[in-house]
Amino acid sequence: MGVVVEHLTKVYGHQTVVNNISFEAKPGKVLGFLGPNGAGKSTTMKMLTGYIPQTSGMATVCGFSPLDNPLEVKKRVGYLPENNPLYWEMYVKEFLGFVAGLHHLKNKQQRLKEVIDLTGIGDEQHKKIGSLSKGYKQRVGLANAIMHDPDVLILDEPTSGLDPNQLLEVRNLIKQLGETKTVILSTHIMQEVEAICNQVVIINKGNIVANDSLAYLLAQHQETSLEPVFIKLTNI
Ligand SMILES: Nc1ncnc2c1ncn2[C@@H]1O[C@H](COP(=O)(O)OP(=O)(O)OP(=O)(O)O)[C@@H](O)[C@H]1O
Repeated sequence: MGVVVEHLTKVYGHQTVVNNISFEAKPGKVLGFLGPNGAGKSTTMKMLTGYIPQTSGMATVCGFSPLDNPLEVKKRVGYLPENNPLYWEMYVKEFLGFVAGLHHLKNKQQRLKEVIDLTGIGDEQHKKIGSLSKGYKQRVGLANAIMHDPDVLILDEPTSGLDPNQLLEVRNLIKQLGETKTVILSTHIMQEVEAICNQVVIINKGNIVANDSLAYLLAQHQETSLEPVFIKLTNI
């Protein structure tokens, strides 16, 4: 069922940071959610995951409203927030075991192993989270997000701080997850969008300025890469 956003708006004081946006993210696709700094990406993601309420408009995640049914939404969504807040004093495996416990997983040990393998953190699992490199902290954040095998993944800059090798691995993982799940991914890396996203939504100053397939967007603007399209649409 994916994610449906209709006329979603967030106002802080006198500033409309998300202005009447509508789009749909479908299962089996990765939607790149792009925009300059301060465009409203993280705010939108926080509304979709039920972390903050919208001012008006609505969103549904697998048919449930984050505002009215936050628990149903949290069961179905894996969220990697911006800045990836983690418990730095906990050990990786201990933390992920705690996460598996929160989700009341039946096959906890098996799933723990699967997720550790999938995110490539086997060698780091006995370290304290605070002692990990930035890239490995991102992987732990991703492991946290996918633990309960959610239908929808909302990933706020999941590859920030990764070296080129890790970048490739994490991108491949997201691409693989996107084959069956609904993925909404924010990033400032245009090559990443070209590598893994089918659909592109660009937001600028709270307004949607593009919502198309990557191929259509490039053809429409007669470009072969996304960067000039992004600049054209957001440097206003
Ligand atoms: N709690 C808040 N109170 C007031 N203003 C806020 C709050 N949270 C966000 N904003 C404002 O909303 C706007 C959008 O912020 P948001 O974090 O959603 O942008 P973003 O597109 O994720 O940016 P970036 O790419 O820099 O992460 C900014 O102007 C920000 O200052």
